[in-house]
Amino acid sequence: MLCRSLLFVPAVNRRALEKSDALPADVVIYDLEDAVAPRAKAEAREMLREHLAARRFTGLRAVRINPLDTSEGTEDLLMARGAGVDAVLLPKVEDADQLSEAARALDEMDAPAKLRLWAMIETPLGIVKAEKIARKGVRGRLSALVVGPNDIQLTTNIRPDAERTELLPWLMQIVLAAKANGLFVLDGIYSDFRDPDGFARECAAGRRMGFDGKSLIHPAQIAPANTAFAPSETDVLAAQKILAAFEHPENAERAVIQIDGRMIERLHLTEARRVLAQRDAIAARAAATATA
Ligand SMILES: CC(C)(COP(=O)(O)OP(=O)(O)OC[C@H]1O[C@@H](n2cnc3c(N)ncnc32)[C@H](O)[C@@H]1OP(=O)(O)O)[C@@H](O)C(=O)NCCC(=O)NCCSC(=O)C[C@H](O)C(=O)O
Ligand SMILES: [Mg+2]
Repeated sequence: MLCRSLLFVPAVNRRALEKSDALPADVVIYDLEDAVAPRAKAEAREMLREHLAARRFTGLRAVRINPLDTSEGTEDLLMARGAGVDAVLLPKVEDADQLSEAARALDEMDAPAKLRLWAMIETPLGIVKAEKIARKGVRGRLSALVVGPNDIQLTTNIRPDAERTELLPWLMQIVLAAKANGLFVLDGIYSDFRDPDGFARECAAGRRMGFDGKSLIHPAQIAPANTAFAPSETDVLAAQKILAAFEHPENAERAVIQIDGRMIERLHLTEARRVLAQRDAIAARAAATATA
């Protein structure tokens, strides 16, 4: 799954909905939760239903629904299932039972198996239980964890510095919970959308921490996130070298070789194949955006 950039689009904002169709984000998350005022929930859902029916966006489509223990949440889930989106993002997940309940509801709606659940981890309890949520959720439809820094800040009163120093242990706990269970893990938003340097620094840090991509709030954040979470030219060249080296007959039986003075094991071959597959997926995404 290509998920370098996940753009939140308020479902109640017609202009943003229309604009999002041609944007080069890998994923659009249509938001029915925090970006929509309580009195506008039904209107937003109807606007989104209509918008999704046209199927113009060529990347992955996700809908962030309201919590399932509200009547809005159930209506949102029904709409998302009917619209044939790729994923439903559940907000403020604090317990694996919330995922079982959502998966059961989707099964009862005869939703296809490819409709995945993504879970936002954005409260103290969600962070503490992230591994359990991931482990149990993966038995159902769960395929990604998404960090929610604004709610983390609200619910913990943490005041992280620009490098997110104080948040790092919690972020790494979420990354580890996802990795231990084969899930994608997606970094949170950067609210200061007119600060490209700070955003680029946070993307680079997210990449180093093992995140697969970053949640975004503004179109200007898409290109830098796509670059930060893609393999660099150097990564691609190194991957090609590793592939070529292990294909050489003299290395056919070798578990360990050296390239340019560096020890390379067969596990690096797996990583090299992953890099080249990601490069190909990125090229396909760019072609789809260009012809949209
Ligand atoms: C933050 C914004 C309100 C800023 O909007 P605006 O003032 O309109 O910005 P610009 O004038 O710079 O916009 C330029 C054009 O781009 C379009 N635009 C802006 N944002 C988006 C978007 N997200 N998707 C699609 N298009 C967008 C504008 O319409 C302008 O278009 P044009 O008229 O053609 O020039 C706004 O960016 C925004 O609403 N962002 C999303 C906010 C959101 O969804 N928030 C909820 C999700 S994040 C969250 O919940 C956090 C998490 O849960 C946590 O706990 O951390
Ligand atoms: Mg939130």
